This record gives sequence, C-alpha cells and structure tokens, in this order.
Amino acid sequence: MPATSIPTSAASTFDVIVIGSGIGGLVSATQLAAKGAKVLVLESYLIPGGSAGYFEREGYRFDVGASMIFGFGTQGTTNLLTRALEAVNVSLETIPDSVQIHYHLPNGLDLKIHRDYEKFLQELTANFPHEREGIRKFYDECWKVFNCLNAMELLSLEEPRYLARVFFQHPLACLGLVKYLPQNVGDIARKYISDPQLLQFIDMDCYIWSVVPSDRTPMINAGMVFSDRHYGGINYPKGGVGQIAQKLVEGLEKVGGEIQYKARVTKIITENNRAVGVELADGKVYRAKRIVSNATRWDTFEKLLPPEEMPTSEKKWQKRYQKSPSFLSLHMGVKADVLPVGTECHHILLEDWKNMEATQGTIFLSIPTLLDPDLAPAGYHILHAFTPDWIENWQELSSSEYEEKKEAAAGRVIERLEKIFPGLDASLDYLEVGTPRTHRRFLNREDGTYGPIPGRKLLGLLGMPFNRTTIPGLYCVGDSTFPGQGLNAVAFSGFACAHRVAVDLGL
Ligand SMILES: NC(=O)c1ccc[n+]([C@@H]2O[C@H](COP(=O)([O-])OP(=O)(O)OC[C@H]3O[C@@H](n4cnc5c(N)ncnc54)[C@H](O)[C@@H]3O)[C@@H](O)[C@H]2O)c1
Ligand SMILES: CC(C)=CCC/C(C)=C/C=C/C(C)=C/C=C/C(C)=C/C=C/C=C(C)/C=C/C=C(C)/C=C/C=C(\C)CCC=C(C)C
Repeated sequence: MPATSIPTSAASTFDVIVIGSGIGGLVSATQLAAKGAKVLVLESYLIPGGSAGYFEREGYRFDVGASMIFGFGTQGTTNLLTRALEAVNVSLETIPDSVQIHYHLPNGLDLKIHRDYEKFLQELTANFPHEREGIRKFYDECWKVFNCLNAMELLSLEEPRYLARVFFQHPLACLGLVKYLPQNVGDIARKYISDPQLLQFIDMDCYIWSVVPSDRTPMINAGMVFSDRHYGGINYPKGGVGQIAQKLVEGLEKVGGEIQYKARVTKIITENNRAVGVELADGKVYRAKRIVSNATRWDTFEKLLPPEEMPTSEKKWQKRYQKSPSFLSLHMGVKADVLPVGTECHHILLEDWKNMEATQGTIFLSIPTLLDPDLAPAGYHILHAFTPDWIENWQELSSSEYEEKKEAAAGRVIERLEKIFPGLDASLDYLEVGTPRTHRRFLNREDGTYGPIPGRKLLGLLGMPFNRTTIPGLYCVGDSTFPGQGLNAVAFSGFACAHRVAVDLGL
C-alpha cells in the first residue's frame, strides 16, 4: 500500500482514534480511556449514538432505531450496558418492561413474551399443548448457553492469556460455549419440536433481531436473547435510547477522553501497510498508535481504505456474509386515546407466514412512551413502526417520486396497523418517514444496512471476525464484528476490542 506522508505540524497524536460514536465505538473508547489511554472519538453526525441516537420534533423525542434494549440487567456478567456505564462512573435510570413483545401472527396466533419465564412458557404451551415437553426442552437449552456466558468475565477471545484464565476458572462453561459456537438455533429447535407452525414462530422469534430465520441464527446469540429477556429483562432508559450514548460520552470526557462531532473521517492513513492515522473531510489529520473503526466493514474496507487493496480475508468475509436489508421507518405522534388500556410497548405484526422475510413483510412497532411518557407531549404517544426494505427500491427517483413513494408506503403500514389500533390514521398528530436512503445518509451505513447476515447457512458464530484486522494497527468494532447486531452485542464487541487494543498498547 502506498505510504501517505502526513505533515507532522498538522497532526495531533493519540493512543487510540475511534471512528464513529455508535455504542460499539463508545464502549471501546470509554474502556480504553478508563485504562488511561489518550482517546479521540471522531463522529460525523451532530450527536453520538449512531443507530442508537435520537431526534426531536414538535415536542416528541424519537429513537432512531429499535427501542427494545437488552443489557441493562443488574446481576451476572452479561449486563454489558450497565457495566460499560459503571466503568466510567455514570449510570442511567431504566424502566423495566414486563413484556418483551406482543406477537400478532398469521392464523390468529396472538401471544406475548412475558418477562417471567414460566408465564411465557405457559402462554406458548397453551397455543401448542402437544409440544409442551419440546418447548421447555428447547428454551431450557438456550438457558444453558446463557448460563455459560453469564458465569464469566466477557472480554477479547483474541487474547490467549484471558482465554487460558477463563478456561482455568470456568472449564465447563468454556467447553459449553465451544460446543455451541458452531451451531444454529434452527437445528436445536428441530431436535425437540416438530409442529410446523411452532417452528415458524421460532423463526420469527429469531428474525425480529437477527433478520434471518432460525437455521441461520447463531445459537450463542439466541441463548443470550431468549434467556436474558427473562433474566436481566428488557429495560428502557429514562429519557430515551439516546441517553445511553449521551451518558457514555459524559463518562468518556470524565476520564479524559475526547469526542469531536461533524468530524467525518474520509480516509484511514497507512504507512508501510500499517494504520497510523485518519484524515477528515475538512483535511485535518490525526495520528494514533491504534485506529478503531466503528463504521461497518463495507464502509471501512471500501470507502476509508482503497477498495482495490482490500485484504483477501475481507473478500472472503463478504462472500460469507451479506448486507441485511435496511428499514422503512414511520415515526408517528398519535393521540393517546387510540391505544387501548393494557397495550404493550413492542409489537410484531405479520398476516401471512410466506411474507416473513419479504420487503415490507413483518412490521415492528415500538411505543416507548408507554414506559417513558415524557418523550411526547401530554396526551400523545410515540409509535415507531419499521419494516425491512432495500436501498434498491428507493434509488433513481425524482424528489417528487420519492415523496409520493414514501407516502404510499407509509399509508400501507398505517392501514395494516389499524387492525391492532383502529382509528390510528385519524389520531395522527405527527408523521415522519425514513427510508433506506435516510439510514444510509444519517447513520453512514452502506446501503443503510442493519448489519451483516449470513449469505447461506454457516457454522453458527464461527465465521464472524473478531476485532483485529489484517492491517496492523487497525481494528473494527460494532455489528460487523463478533457477535453481530444488537446493542448488548456491540457492547460486547466494544469490551473485547478495548481489551485487545489495551493489551497491544501494553496498558
Ligand atoms: N434494541 C437494540 O438492541 C438496538 C437499538 C439501536 C441500535 N441497535 C444496534 O446497534 C448496532 C449498531 O451499533 P454500532 O456500534 O455497530 O454502530 P452504529 O452504526 O450505530 O454507529 C456508527 C457511528 O459511526 C459514525 N460513522 C460512520 N462512519 C463514519 C466516518 N467515516 N467518520 C465519522 N463517523 C462515522 C456514524 O455516524 C455512527 O454514529 C446495530 O446492530 C443496531 O441493531 C440496537
Ligand atoms: C478457552 C476455550 C477453550 C474456549 C473459550 C470459549 C469462550 C470463552 C467463548 C465465549 C464466547 C462469548 C463470550 C460470546 C459472547 C456472545 C455475546 C455477548 C452475544 C450477545 C448477543 C446479543 C444479541 C444477539 C442481542 C441482540 C439484540 C437485538 C438485535 C435486538 C434488536 C431488537 C430489535 C430489532 C427490536 C425488535 C423490535 C420490536 C419488536 C418492535
């Protein structure tokens, strides 16, 4: 790779530069700053958080992405968001949700995932009484994975001394994880369950967070999600999801780290094939001993580095994993009386199983104001509906065609939601529609993707890369690293990345 010379006078030097302030980037930055590293975070947008950011309109505070948050438990080791905040002496008030999801599925299958595990099993079993034993065996096996994870300190799997230590401290838990790392949920579910509709339900229970059915969803991740929803539970941060990033930044600055906004990195600078600095859109240059990219792997290796020099390992990864769809999002403000008493915060709507993975098939709906009413004016609620969609469907349109297409698509989503909330359309006070183009523009994510998904059935999590890259000095963090999408998942990647970088820096 050709060396780029950096005028030393224009360059400031740090131990670590983190490109992007998504939760993966911020956890990594705070961990490193807390260990004494001189850290600079460069964020292209005006506020931190990335897909866990927020925006305000007419008295409403909307979460940019999903409002269903894992990782805020109080016990064990898997409550990584709680731990990340604690590490920099900050905390957040959270509001527990007693139901993870209310499913509205084909053939009248209507059920809730209760925080209470036994209550959830009872409700599922009431719908599939002939599968009573299989249901318990399957979900109990997910607990085995979770219990292994929840027994040990979660750090970098690329650090041999840590691996030796956890193996010595928790040999059975480690061997349990080694067993599950190459497995997918679907294969385990099929060991115990044969009812096709119940298997479809388990596909959906995976799809809503992994964006793929159970046979392509890693068992380790399902063990986390299917158990932690009952153990640590789903807890909403008071003030909105955006508070998580705001607090992490507060903590980062408290321990001496620095963040700059409107600082778009356009280039990772290499010298003798080693990452040594970054260049911003305004021409500024910063140097650091280590560079951590919280941009997606596609953005990192195709835009921030010369695509023609992409390492072979990345090319191979791109063959195994593809970009998931992005979303069409409707951010709505509605009159409160449209929601019947007892409405849950999160809903999934699908009318026909064959559309589960289709474009604008499954509808995800969050109503965070049921947990934190202060996010909307008195007497109103926020409804955030989103449904998978692809960038290709929204390109090459004139601005009037784009607006018309958004309006028509939003109309269809609202019409479908009327089945759960009759009168929704008439109760609308505010509506803003985002498309894959919006996600690409504001989140800086190639094609607005939600993250990587296996292009075909893979061996569980074994194919997901850790944080080091083949370019010395360059690391990746966030959802295109092990273990993938989800705030608690990218928080893990942040801990792991910081651990590996800290060891490499001798901290
Ligand atoms: N309920 C939930 O679990 C929930 C809610 C919201 C988000 N999420 C998850 O969060 C994950 C994403 O987290 P993440 O840590 O991978 O990152 P992210 O994509 O959310 O954030 C990356 C940040 O990097 C910035 N950035 C990108 N390129 C840049 C550049 N060249 N220069 C400067 N800044 C740049 C972006 O502006 C963004 O703020 C997703 O998997 C998503 O599902 C989950
Ligand atoms: C030593 C030896 C021998 C060995 C070793 C072994 C080991 C130790 C291993 C280990 C492993 C590990 C650590 C792993 C880890 C993992 C993890 C952490 C994972 C995690 C995961 C998580 C997840 C996946 C999460 C997710 C979530 C999500 C995505 C969410 C989302 C949501 C949404 C979208 C929403 C929906 C909505 C509605 C419904 C509305």
